[in-house]
Amino acid sequence: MTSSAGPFRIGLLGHGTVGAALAELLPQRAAQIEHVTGLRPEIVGVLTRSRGDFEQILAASDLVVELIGGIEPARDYVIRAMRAGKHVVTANKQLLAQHGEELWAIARECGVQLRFEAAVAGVVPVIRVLQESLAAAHVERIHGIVNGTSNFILSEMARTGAAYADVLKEAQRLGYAEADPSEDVNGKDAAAKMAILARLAFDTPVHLDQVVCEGIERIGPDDLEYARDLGLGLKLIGTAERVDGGISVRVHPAFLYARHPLASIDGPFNAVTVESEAITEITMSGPGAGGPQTASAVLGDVISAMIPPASTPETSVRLEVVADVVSAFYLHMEVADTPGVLSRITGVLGEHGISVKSVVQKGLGDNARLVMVVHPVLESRFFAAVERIATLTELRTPPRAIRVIEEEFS
Ligand SMILES: NC(=O)C1=CN([C@@H]2O[C@H](COP(=O)(O)OP(=O)(O)OC[C@H]3O[C@@H](n4cnc5c(N)ncnc54)[C@H](OP(=O)(O)O)[C@@H]3O)[C@@H](O)[C@H]2O)C=CC1
Ligand SMILES: N[C@@H](CC=O)C(=O)O
Repeated sequence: MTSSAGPFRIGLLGHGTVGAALAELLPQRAAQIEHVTGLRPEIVGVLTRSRGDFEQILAASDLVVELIGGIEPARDYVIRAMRAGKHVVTANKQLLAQHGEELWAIARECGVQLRFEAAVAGVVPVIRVLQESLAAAHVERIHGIVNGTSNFILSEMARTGAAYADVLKEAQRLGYAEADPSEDVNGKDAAAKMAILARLAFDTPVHLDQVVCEGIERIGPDDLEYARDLGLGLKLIGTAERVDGGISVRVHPAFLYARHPLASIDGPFNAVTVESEAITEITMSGPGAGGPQTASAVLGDVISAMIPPASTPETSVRLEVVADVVSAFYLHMEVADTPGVLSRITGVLGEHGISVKSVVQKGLGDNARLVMVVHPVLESRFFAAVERIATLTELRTPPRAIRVIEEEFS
């Protein structure tokens, strides 16, 4: 859609870490959103403890975004907004884990949308994936790192040896922690998120009180040292799974083997692994906390609420689709075990401006192979070199090339 049908009015409840970030982000994206939806979103009123009037904001809004947190008055405002026929977007996991059934029933009754992508795992789109993409997957188990603050604390303590209290303060400064940070470290925030995930995955009501929960407060430097010595990661893990015809939902610290998909998730990042027989396993990860990141997920929900029921892709810019990119490669060659083979091959690579990062000879005689990794190079240039290498008489079979992704993560 490209023609404008007027403003889409948003009432913003809460102007803290996430609310203020949303108020900053929305004007930056308004033109693009208008292009897609035909409506220009604008914030028509902001409510905090010291400013704004809820009734006035409600009357002026098409949609209400709740970013106050906690149960009351957030619950009351969300209910009043839905009863007034307004869509609601919220990032409030405690509200949903404790009053979700009541709120979803009211949303259904009033024919409005209640969206909550940012309530679980920040910007990781796990809610949408469970509700839409995996709706038919019959999920068996979900494992997740769903609290950014505790993950930040554990990984910073392990990385720098910093004291627990200092890292927690830093997490608060960076806007990761809840207004009451004890919820981050005692597991209650993660428990609320796992209750929501379990509710969606298993299609059954799950209340926060039903989640078995242990936090990270008792983890000490010794535990982290032990994990490091054994090459294990120590994480606060949430699990929701089918067990004996029922379900179990729990949050507790756990050691993970280095190859576990959640072991490498560090800092304020979250990750969720969903397992089912149909899909085997998928893992989604990304920033789980922080104002701008969470605001981005909230805005995604706002846009979804503006486009009922689904959008089709529309062109807003025309970018060139590039075929030739720079990549690093692994190159496997079965070669004759004779003097000068290596220099002939590196000679061809050199002529094409390709630099070798590592080279290993494997096997001898009829089994001799050269395995190389080359530094990133324009793919067309690399393939031209490979074509040339394939013609060398020393090659017993055509060379095999595989791209190497060697991005470094901090
Ligand atoms: N921070 C994060 O990284 C993430 C947060 N969330 C969730 O988003 C929500 C907001 O979090 P966050 O922005 O960090 O919270 P903050 O504590 O930073 O901000 C809360 C805002 O709500 C306002 N507020 C509090 N009580 C009332 C009240 N009684 N009436 C009106 N306004 C009130 C505050 O007003 P005042 O300015 O006057 O204090 C403040 O503007 C929470 O549900 C949180 O769990 C979800 C994902 C990530
Ligand atoms: N305090 C929460 C914020 C996002 O939900 C966290 O650290 O994960």
